[in-house]
Amino acid sequence: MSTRVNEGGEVAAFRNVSKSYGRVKAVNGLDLVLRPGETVALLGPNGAGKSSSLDLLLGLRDPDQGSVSLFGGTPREAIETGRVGAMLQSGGLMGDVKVRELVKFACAVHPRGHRPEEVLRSAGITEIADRKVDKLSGGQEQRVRFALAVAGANDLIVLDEPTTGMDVSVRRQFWATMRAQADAGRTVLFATHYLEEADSIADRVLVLHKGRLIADGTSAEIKAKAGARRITFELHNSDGALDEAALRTLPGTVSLDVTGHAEGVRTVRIRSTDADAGVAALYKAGFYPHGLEVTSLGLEQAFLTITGEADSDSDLGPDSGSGSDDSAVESAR
Ligand SMILES: Nc1ncnc2c1ncn2[C@@H]1O[C@H](COP(=O)(O)OP(=O)(O)OP(=O)(O)O)[C@@H](O)[C@H]1O
Repeated sequence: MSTRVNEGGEVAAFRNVSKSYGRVKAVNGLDLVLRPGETVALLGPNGAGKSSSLDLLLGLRDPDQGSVSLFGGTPREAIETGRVGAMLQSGGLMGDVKVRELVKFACAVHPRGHRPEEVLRSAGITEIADRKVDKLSGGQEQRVRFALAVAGANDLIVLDEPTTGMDVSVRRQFWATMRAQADAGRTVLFATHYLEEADSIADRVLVLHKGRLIADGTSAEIKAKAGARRITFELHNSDGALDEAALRTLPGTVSLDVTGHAEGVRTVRIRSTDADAGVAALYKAGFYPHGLEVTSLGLEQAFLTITGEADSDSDLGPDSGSGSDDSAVESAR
């Protein structure tokens, strides 16, 4: 069977997709295209719409507005032809069967099924193959779910919080297997709350917030967007008024935090999207920083920053937030 991706090179496309449950808008105007071979992490706070988006992608729910396509056709067609494997949070596994029987069945019904022994091995569950499914630990059950998702030669693998309940070594093994799937040209889309997984595994990170896509880029791009460098230094002998406005207008400044005043020493922390230009301008503006350090912030901090900003934007109403960056400026008084 052909594994051709449709002509536009699109694995999946959301076009202006919205989905509500009663008054809750779970997905709000989502536009998104996934391309072949990408490993994509879907991040977002609880209730951001991650699972709902995956359900729409897999055709488990229909959008109220817009359209979802997989490989240029409907989700149902893609699933029937075995192009998609999924590991979801919901849905129990059959309990009274052995792991091996379940995996054999999944391989047999998949239009491009792999050999069961191979699937057991790649999911790291050969040792528990003769156990009954209802006797497994949470982490072992997750690995069985994963095995079912990769029982055949899929072109897209969709995983909803796949490593929940896995211990550190199993998690590492899981991602190594996933990496091999991506290296074989498969597109992998996974929702996670573990930001370090997104940072180290994904080559593209999507951030959902209240059903909207608020960031889409590499982990490095998202960190840069959020101001992922911290410039820290002390200003000595600054008993008088400090020109905070001058610090705030340094190029790249996203937020400013000034603490301490004892014996004329203040500690200044600046979050910046361009630390090089910020530091150069600091000297040019006549400041004499002591103990200057530039450090990188992680994806977690970037995530908290952009979702926090999106929160304050929506609190202020739809027309607010673009001109003033006061909401992002933390200044200790
Ligand atoms: N079947 C449903 N009926 C009613 N509301 C729902 C239903 N499913 C989801 N929601 C609501 O839609 C919103 C989005 O939920 P969703 O599960 O997609 O978020 P999520 O990002 O996956 O969250 P989490 O990280 O907590 O798993 C939430 O407000 C949730 O309460």
